[in-house]
Amino acid sequence: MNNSARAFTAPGKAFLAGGYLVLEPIYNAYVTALSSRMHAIVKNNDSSELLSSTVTISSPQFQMGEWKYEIDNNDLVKIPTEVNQRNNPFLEATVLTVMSYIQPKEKFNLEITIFSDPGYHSQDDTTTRLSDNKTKKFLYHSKPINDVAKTGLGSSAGLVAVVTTALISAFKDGSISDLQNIIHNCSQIAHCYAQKKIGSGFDVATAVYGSIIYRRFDPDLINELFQHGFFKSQDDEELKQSFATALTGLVESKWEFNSTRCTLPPGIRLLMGDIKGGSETPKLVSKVLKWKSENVLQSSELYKCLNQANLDFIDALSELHRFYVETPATYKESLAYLQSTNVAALSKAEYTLQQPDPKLTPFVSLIEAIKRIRANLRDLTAYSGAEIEPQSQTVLLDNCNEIKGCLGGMVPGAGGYDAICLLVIEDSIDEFVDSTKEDIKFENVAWLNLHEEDDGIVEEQVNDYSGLL
Ligand SMILES: Nc1ncnc2c1ncn2[C@@H]1O[C@H](COP(=O)(O)OP(=O)(O)OP(=O)(O)O)[C@@H](O)[C@H]1O
Ligand SMILES: C[C@@](O)(CCOP(=O)(O)O)CC(=O)O
Repeated sequence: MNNSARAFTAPGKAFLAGGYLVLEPIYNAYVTALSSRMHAIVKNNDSSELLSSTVTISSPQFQMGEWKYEIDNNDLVKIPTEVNQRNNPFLEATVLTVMSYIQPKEKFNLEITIFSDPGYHSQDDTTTRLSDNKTKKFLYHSKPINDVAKTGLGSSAGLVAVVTTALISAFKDGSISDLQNIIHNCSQIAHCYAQKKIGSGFDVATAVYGSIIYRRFDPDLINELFQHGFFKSQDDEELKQSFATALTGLVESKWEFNSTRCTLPPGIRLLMGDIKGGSETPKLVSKVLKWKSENVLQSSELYKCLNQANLDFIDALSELHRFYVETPATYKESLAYLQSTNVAALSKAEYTLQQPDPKLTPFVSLIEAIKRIRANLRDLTAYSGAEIEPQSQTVLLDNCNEIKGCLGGMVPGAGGYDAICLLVIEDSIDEFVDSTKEDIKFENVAWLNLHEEDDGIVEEQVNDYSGLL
């Protein structure tokens, strides 16, 4: 076992394009990794006094945030016992999956401390603590984790990914990049098990790999593992063995999926707004899937148009990268022009009438792609009855377009009343936020203090957490 303490972080996500379509393994989605990250510090303590192996996970920002799992080294595919009967399905599934995979033979005593950056949860009723060297700042809540409102950045995916990394690093040598695929596969399995369903996995993949163009893995990979009686086979040695073999095979195999790294073009910033109110993703998804199965022709036509708009969005972003690399000075001139206009508010006809400079064309392609994504999501809303871009969000996004420097925005992920994501010229961000502050049109939005940080899991300096552990 590895004895020195280590620290890791995994990012939250903003799902900009590809919601719903990404549930099928034929569509690409675009997901941005965020500066809000989930942290885990792992220590391997002396185990000589313990009767059985233990993983103690504490989350000191939340009341009752400690889970202590006892593990039977002779029966590792068994659900671990939480000694105080506290339930955290995501931690339990992670400990179970990693232990079943690693199968450690010797007794151990691991201690993991989790911290989450301020962006993940509501900041009401919190106190702030800084690490000794002031590099880490966390908010401490007065309630247990389940009673604190989330902002929708994928806290469970970040948690599973970073705790998987902490556990695997305690038993296996190698850098993050050596272990990344194993970490990804274990995290997807654990997250599906905890959620009791197999989603597209975009949030887990982003937590592991960072900002990505994502096409999902075949859900049958995990379905087949679950059919092995997933972890239920305590009394049957043969079943346990076949499960362990299937799990190892799956964790160590190369899954077919797309996780091509990407990043927003220079000078363009992501701005995310948390909206008062909220929506339940599973309800929205089931409405869309029901409508889709009952309206095969209409839905395939709409999916085709929405997919084309998503692909145009992805292409426009890579075209902007090319533009910057080939002619950085002209690119910066265009950014400066866009900073002083509200091109996103103009229709294509109005825009063409104004005959602007052709050097703006790649930016206009991006603006137009965002508009078409939104138009298709509004059609999906109308046809399926799932409130994906509801009227109040349409009004809000249109109002954002009226402000100089905004290139457009969308409802992220499953949409609904949870959040909005905007792409804004970087140098306009402060002015943009200021101009919304006293304006009643934006009274329901709280701008989140975050930006894109395109890295997935990274190793951090343990010293940066001293004073907090
Ligand atoms: N800091 C944390 N400490 C301990 N457990 C956590 C922490 N953050 C998240 N969790 C676990 O994850 C659960 C929340 O997961 P859930 O999937 O409901 O939200 P989410 O991943 O933030 O959702 P969304 O995809 O909408 O952002 C919590 O109930 C808790 O079990
Ligand atoms: C609707 C869906 O495509 C995206 C959900 O995104 P979010 O949880 O709203 O960020 C579901 C999924 O991909 O698992």
